[in-house]
Amino acid sequence: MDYQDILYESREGTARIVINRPDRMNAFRGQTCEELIHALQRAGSDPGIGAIVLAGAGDKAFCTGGDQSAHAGQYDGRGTIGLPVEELHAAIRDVPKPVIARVQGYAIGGGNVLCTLCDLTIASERAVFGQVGPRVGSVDPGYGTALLARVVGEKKAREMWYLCRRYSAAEALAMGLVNTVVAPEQLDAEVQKWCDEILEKSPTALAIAKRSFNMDTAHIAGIAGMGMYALKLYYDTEESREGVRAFQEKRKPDFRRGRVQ
Ligand SMILES: CC(C)(COP(=O)(O)OP(=O)(O)OC[C@H]1O[C@@H](n2cnc3c(N)ncnc32)[C@H](O)[C@@H]1OP(=O)(O)O)[C@@H](O)C(=O)NCCC(=O)NCCSC(=O)c1cc(O)c2ccccc2c1O
Repeated sequence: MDYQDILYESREGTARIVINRPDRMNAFRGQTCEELIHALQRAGSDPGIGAIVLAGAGDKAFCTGGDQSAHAGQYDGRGTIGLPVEELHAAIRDVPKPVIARVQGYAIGGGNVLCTLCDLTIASERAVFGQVGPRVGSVDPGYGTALLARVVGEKKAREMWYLCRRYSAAEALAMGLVNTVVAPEQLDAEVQKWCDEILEKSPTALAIAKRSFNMDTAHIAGIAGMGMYALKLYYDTEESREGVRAFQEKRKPDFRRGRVQ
């Protein structure tokens, strides 16, 4: 597959997968999801690869979720809601090798969900995390909510989704959303250090450990599968469309206009 939206590099046992849409703050469209799925599976089946790094190009963002400019009631792509996000999430979970999120700048919306799904997250002091769905007419009814609660606890996960605030790297570390925080100029060296330590370990033991962690939350795939159909119906409503329009028009959404309950 020729990649348009991502970069793929493998060196000394580590695969680096970079979302390469810095002009869109590394937001993903259908094509981006397809390429990420392909790259994750490629790294997963390469016996020379023992660790996978997921990153975003440039210094502004790791990833800001679904590309709102490719979303008018339905994202582009072949998934239930357009984007094949369920398959992308499954690819991160199923690849039998640790996936490390390397986060500089914004990890917002679906970008924060990708971090949540990655086995480990290493952040720059300048990283900013948060969920934005209920502000832009969306929600991740699966790993983005249910797994997040496992990672940061129920109260914090609900706060993140209900209030849509932004959180600093220090706050993310305190709530267990990231593993470590380093100065921006040390980010790559720190990620490399973690990869090197992983590469010294037994690949089979790591694969079994990853499966074992995953099994405990495997039911969330079922929640997501059902939830995507509800989300598809929601995307067709004026309430959801108002969120997308407001983001595109850079104004506050008015979700309550015309509501009867
Ligand atoms: C990221 C921000 C917090 C940055 O805010 P800031 O004020 O610094 O900058 P701007 O807002 O002016 O943005 C600069 C520039 O970037 C464009 N941009 C940013 N994010 C996106 C995006 N996602 N898509 C398209 N474009 C984006 C922005 O329009 C500006 O462009 P200009 O040309 O005007 O300069 C802030 O931008 C922000 O909060 N972004 C929110 C992005 C967003 O709404 N993301 C989608 C959320 S929904 C989602 O991601 C999602 C993910 C999933 O995994 C799902 C899974 C299952 C179901 C549903 C899912 C889902 O909905």
